Amino acid sequence: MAVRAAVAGASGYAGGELLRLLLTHPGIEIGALTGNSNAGQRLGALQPHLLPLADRVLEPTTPEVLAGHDVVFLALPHGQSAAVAEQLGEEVLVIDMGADFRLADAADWEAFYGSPHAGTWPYGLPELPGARAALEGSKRVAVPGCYPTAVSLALFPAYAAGLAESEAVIVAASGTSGAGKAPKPHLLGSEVMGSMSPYGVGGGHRHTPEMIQNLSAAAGERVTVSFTPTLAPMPRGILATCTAKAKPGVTAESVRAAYEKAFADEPFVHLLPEGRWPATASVHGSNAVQVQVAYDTAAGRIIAISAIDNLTKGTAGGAVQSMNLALGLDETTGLTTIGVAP
Ligand SMILES: NC(=O)C1=CN([C@@H]2O[C@H](COP(=O)(O)OP(=O)(O)OC[C@H]3O[C@@H](n4cnc5c(N)ncnc54)[C@H](OP(=O)(O)O)[C@@H]3O)[C@@H](O)[C@H]2O)C=CC1
Ligand SMILES: CC(=O)N[C@@H](CCC(=O)OP(=O)(O)O)C(=O)O
Repeated sequence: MAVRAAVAGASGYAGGELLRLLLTHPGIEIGALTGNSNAGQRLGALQPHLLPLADRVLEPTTPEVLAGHDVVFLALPHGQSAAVAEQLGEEVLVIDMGADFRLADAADWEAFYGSPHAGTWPYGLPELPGARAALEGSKRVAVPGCYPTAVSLALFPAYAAGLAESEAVIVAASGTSGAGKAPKPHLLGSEVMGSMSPYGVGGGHRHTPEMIQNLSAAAGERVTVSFTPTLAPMPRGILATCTAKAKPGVTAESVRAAYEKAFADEPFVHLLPEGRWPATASVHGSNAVQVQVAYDTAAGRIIAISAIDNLTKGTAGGAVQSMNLALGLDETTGLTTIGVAP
């Protein structure tokens, strides 16, 4: 029998990408679709690429509308998920694509999000050590942020293998859909086209504590992170360039071996052949992650680079991957590693 799934935030970018994936997922029947300011609108007017759902009308995001489903996805702004989630039964699988339940440390949450901490759910990045066991059969999943997905997958093998010192420096470029669909002056086409610009510089980006959480868990000690995000003139994609000083005795061979071991059985993470480098265009619309690693002997640093589609592996694809694990389905069901090019 098909699993019935509701999507709250169906008018947004994350909700739209999720629906694109759920439409071809063989085990899912799409139930209620909700919005906020767009409640009452036809989905076809807001997400014209989702043709089979064009005549569906968005309902308001209320417990009554979301009741009666096996799975509820919350693709809502930060701070909106917790209140909705607490009105859903414990037997329902709730997958939060926002940030509300990602962080374990309440002080970190309050410092970066400025509101009371709602709690911590199993973290939906199955490739991290120990993550799959926590997701299998779970009724709650916190989908990671898009930058932490790219960065954690690029660097955790170096930390898990004890190869890197506990200070990471990360510069990552994101496409504009990462900022959501709500209009913002700095995202006007004329501001973004033909230009790249940094933002959240100096340790203030809210994804910093999430990266620290993931890398510290892999390292078994606290890892500090200097993270600089940049906005790139493209609709989708993240390219994360991550470096860390190598520990004494590390060689190019030991670095390569650690990454080969970490990703040998991963269905979505592709460690590229030596000499080839990740590109956002190669993962457009797919749940694949491209990773490459090098050892800069002159600088004594490990350089790990990853590319993801922020809307697919970075949110909606990651959500479906974790849903599959939570429901006991094959982890890859309804997901593709085949991109769209050029
Ligand atoms: N974009 C991305 O790359 C990623 C996004 N995410 C997360 O996914 C979530 C959604 O992001 P995204 O889709 O980009 O954002 P959008 O701004 O594109 O969409 C937001 C959605 O939430 C709805 N909404 C807004 N306010 C409320 C409210 N008060 N109550 C209920 N619903 C509300 C909107 O409805 P309406 O349009 O009807 O007003 C819309 O459907 C966020 O938490 C984001 O952090 C995570 C990883 C990556
Ligand atoms: C380009 C851009 O603005 N990106 C967003 C990241 C969005 C994201 O995926 O993160 P959350 O799920 O935590 O919102 C930002 O930097 O805030």
